[in-house]
This record gives sequence, structure tokens and C-alpha cells, in this order.
Amino acid sequence: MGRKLVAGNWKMNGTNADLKEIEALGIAWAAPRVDIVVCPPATLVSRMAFSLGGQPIRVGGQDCHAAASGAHTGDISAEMLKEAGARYVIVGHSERRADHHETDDMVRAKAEAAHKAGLTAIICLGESLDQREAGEALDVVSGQLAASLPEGATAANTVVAYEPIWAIGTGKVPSTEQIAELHGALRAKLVERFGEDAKGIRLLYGGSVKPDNAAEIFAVENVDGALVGGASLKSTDFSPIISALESTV
Ligand SMILES: O=C(CO)COP(=O)(O)O
Repeated sequence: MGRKLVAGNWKMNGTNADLKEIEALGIAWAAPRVDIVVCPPATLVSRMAFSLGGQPIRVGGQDCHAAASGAHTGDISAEMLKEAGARYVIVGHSERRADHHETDDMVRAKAEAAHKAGLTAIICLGESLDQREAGEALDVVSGQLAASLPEGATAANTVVAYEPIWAIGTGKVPSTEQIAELHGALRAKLVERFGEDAKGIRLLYGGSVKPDNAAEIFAVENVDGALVGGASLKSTDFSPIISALESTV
């Protein structure tokens, strides 16, 4: 397994003034034992990468287009993110699947574009509350995994984030048994499709991860880190989550 990973997704939040949060993180985590990534809005990628300089915290985008360039007003390509200083890009977040009608096929094409540009794709999956209550969570998420991951996925270029939609921004978190079941199933499917290398594909949990529940979540088998929304916006919330992951390694 590669290093464990904590990724912060700022979503549509953050202005220049918030770069001070990144400076604080950089001071606190000069030599982390886990990988740390922050994904700000596209407007801040370049400045965040610049202000981090040679520090070990990485910057990521929140989405990319499947094409490298062209007539796609409002979109940005994986190459552009790379040039701006990003090393990672989130693709297929449930908010994009809902707001922008992104399908598994589109998500897979975006992940392929990320790989081609030399970015690590953080591919998001997750069921709705209705699907969970109907007992379909495992089937839905397995289907998303099969259809959203490109053939060339490896432990080096791909991270999978399981984010149950009903846990995002709600303060509700699945039980550790539910997380263990999902992550165990995802790991088995990854190894079945990609072989032994897939044991190293990092599986993140996302959805209401906070300083007070992080340790419990990180103790679950096959949880290799977290994709954190709201609690990644302030270094005073994000740092204890990073500490919780560090104490597992
Ligand atoms: O969607 C998420 C991260 O991508 C999770 O968001 P919250 O941590 O705010 O629930």
C-alpha cells in the first residue's frame, strides 16, 4: 500500500483570504507521514500551489473536462490543472453527477484525461438514501466502480472515494460496519479486475468526516484515508483529522 491520504474538497468555497489556512497547514505539516491534498476552486489552484512552494502538501482540482482543449466554454482540462500546479483531480463527485448530469461514462473519460495529463484521479462513488434504504447500496456502488474506472487505473494514478450521498454535509455517518462492508467489497472488486496492484489503490471514505469521528473511521479495515468537505476549510479542523490518520501509521 502507498501512503495513506487525506484530501480536502473546498467545493465552491474559498477566496484569496483563505490561503492563510493553507499557510497554517504548511507550517503544521512540514513532514507528514501521510499524503495531504487540498482541492480548492479552480480560481485558487495556481496561487495555492505557488504559496505551498516546495512543501509536501499537494493541490488538486475538483473536476476536469475529458478533452485536452477545445470549444467547451466554462470548462478546464486536466492539462490546464497540471500546468497550474495540481497533482490530483477529483472526478465524479456526487454534486457534479447531480448538478451537471455526469454519467459513469463521462466520469471514466475524465479519469482517463487526468491520467493522460499525469494527474492522480480521485474517483467518487456513493449511493443515495433511497438506494441505501432499498438495500441497493452495494450494487449501486459496485456498478459505479465498474463503469467509472478506466482500464489504465493503477495504485499510482487512481484513488477511489466512497461518499454516501446521504452522509455529505449532513452530519450523518454510516456505521463502521457499513463502511467496512462497502470498502471490503470495493477492494475485492478492484483486485478482481486489476490484480494485485489494486491492493495499493487508496480507498477513501467521505461524508461528514470531522475531528471527533475521524479516528473511529480510520480504524476501519480498507479505509486508507478520507475525502473531507466542510472540515477541510479551516486548518484547525483539518489538522486534527490529519493527526488521526497519522496515528494509524
Ligand atoms: O463531499 C464531501 C467531500 O467531497 C464530503 O463533504 P462533508 O465533509 O462536508 O460532508
